Amino acid sequence: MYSVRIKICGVQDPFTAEAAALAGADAVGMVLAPGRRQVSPEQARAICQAMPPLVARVGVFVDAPADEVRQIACYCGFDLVQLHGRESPAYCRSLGLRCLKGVAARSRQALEQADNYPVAALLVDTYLPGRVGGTGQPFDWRLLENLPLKLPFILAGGLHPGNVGRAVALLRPYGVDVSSGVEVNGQKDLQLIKTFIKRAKEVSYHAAG
Ligand SMILES: O=C(O)c1ccccc1N[C@@H]1O[C@H](COP(=O)(O)O)[C@@H](O)[C@H]1O
Repeated sequence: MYSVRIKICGVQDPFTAEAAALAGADAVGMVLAPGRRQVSPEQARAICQAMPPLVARVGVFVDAPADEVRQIACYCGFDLVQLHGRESPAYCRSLGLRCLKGVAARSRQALEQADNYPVAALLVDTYLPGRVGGTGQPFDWRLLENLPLKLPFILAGGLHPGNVGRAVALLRPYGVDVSSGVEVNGQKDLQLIKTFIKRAKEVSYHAAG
């Protein structure tokens, strides 16, 4: 029975995290890497503590030292870490944590190579030179069409309530992940979050047959 999993990322406060979880999100992501959505470990810990059970708490890192990732993940209580930089398979293996690996959708070959990572899932995001993530720009989803990946993949990059249904219907991804597409003026919007979740789940239900 196919049911798409939904991650809301770039959350910066406990209220939004709890509201997203109660709206049906399967995971909530917090960005520990430098950027406009960055939260401190203390803020991420407070967000994790505010979340209801059975919703995955994900810390997003970009090329951070392994010891730092381990220490922050333990302090915050992350269920998963998302590695969105140039982290190697050996780095992921050395962490001893459950990982999602961010992968830039540059080519089918790049995605096939990423399929060998020792991680729980790939998070396939838009490739924009000089940017690491959170771009709000979609990529050509045909890159993923009929691509025989062993790892589950989570579709990211420029998703929003108006296109997530088409993406789920086309690719039937293990999950979808959104940051910019549920924001208004750079702030998370609860109505957009609810609509995003509703649209994704609706199409997923019908795609399940
Ligand atoms: O969201 C960010 O600011 C961010 C910063 C550094 C690494 C990853 C980041 N976000 C990830 O990118 C995807 C796609 O973002 P968007 O929906 O296109 O805005 C997001 O879901 C995060 O996993």
